[in-house]
Amino acid sequence: MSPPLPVPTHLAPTPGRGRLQLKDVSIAYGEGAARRTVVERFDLDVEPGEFVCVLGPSGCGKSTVLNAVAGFVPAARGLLEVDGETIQGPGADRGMVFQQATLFPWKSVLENVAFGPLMSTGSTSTAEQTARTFLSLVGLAAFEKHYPSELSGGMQQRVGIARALANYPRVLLMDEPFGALDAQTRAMMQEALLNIWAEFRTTVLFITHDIEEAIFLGDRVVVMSANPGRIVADIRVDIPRPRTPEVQFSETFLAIKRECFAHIRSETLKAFAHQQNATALS
Ligand SMILES: Nc1ncnc2c1ncn2[C@@H]1O[C@H](COP(=O)(O)OP(=O)(O)OP(=O)(O)O)[C@@H](O)[C@H]1O
Repeated sequence: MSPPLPVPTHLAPTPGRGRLQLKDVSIAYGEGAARRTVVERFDLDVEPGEFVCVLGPSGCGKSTVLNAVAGFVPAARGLLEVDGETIQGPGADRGMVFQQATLFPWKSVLENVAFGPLMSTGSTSTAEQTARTFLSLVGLAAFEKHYPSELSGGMQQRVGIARALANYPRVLLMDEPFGALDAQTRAMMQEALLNIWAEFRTTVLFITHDIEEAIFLGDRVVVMSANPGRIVADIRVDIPRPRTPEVQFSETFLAIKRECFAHIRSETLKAFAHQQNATALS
């Protein structure tokens, strides 16, 4: 993978922007008797440019929180804000990267990345120039004429990241973006993402099941409980950057891993017990 190019200064994000705040947020699904609160009294404050990873047992509400920040799911109560502005629906200030790269299969790599800028500027040449900058950033400049089906899963995810960044989001939302990749590609992608993030210091909220991934990437690791989803631990990752894969053998990394593991195990056991009780009662 070629090293990413620096972001031209005129494209660099505005320092101090991208503060994400969730205050006393509760989210419920269903209506009437079937209504169920999935996330409750959720408070999170993410500094501009901070990289926060969210861990938690399956079904605890990680994607629900991310989808609420994206504006896809309304909160039943509480406040969600980016830079003090209330989130009222989807917006270009928040970019989203999913587990499966949701690229337009009929468009080339360049057209996929240029799509957002074209919508916002109406200028094909400006949009393509922007797209080329971000394709360089993810090391895929040479593949601009390819179609998604001609790329590997990891390359498709890099295009997805370029596409999200090409809208200059204040906050990048990533829902297990590397979950479908093999271990080697995943490790490469984690390093690539840190390189991209070092250049393009946008705020990142990153959902993962993988404790090591969360610690390797994050400034903070937030651990959620299930039933309902709440924050049970907010752990600062005091490992200097730039980080290389070797940091995973450091004392600090292992200590944080132990702490995360204990929280996740305890929350997963509680979630299993809850599911068994629900099954027994039904
Ligand atoms: N659209 C929906 N309608 C009803 N219930 C939903 C909906 N989306 C999610 N849920 C429920 O909300 C709970 C939280 O789901 P969510 O996908 O947010 O959890 P998660 O922590 O991201 O799970 P996983 O780690 O398995 O992806 C689950 O019990 C799920 O079944």
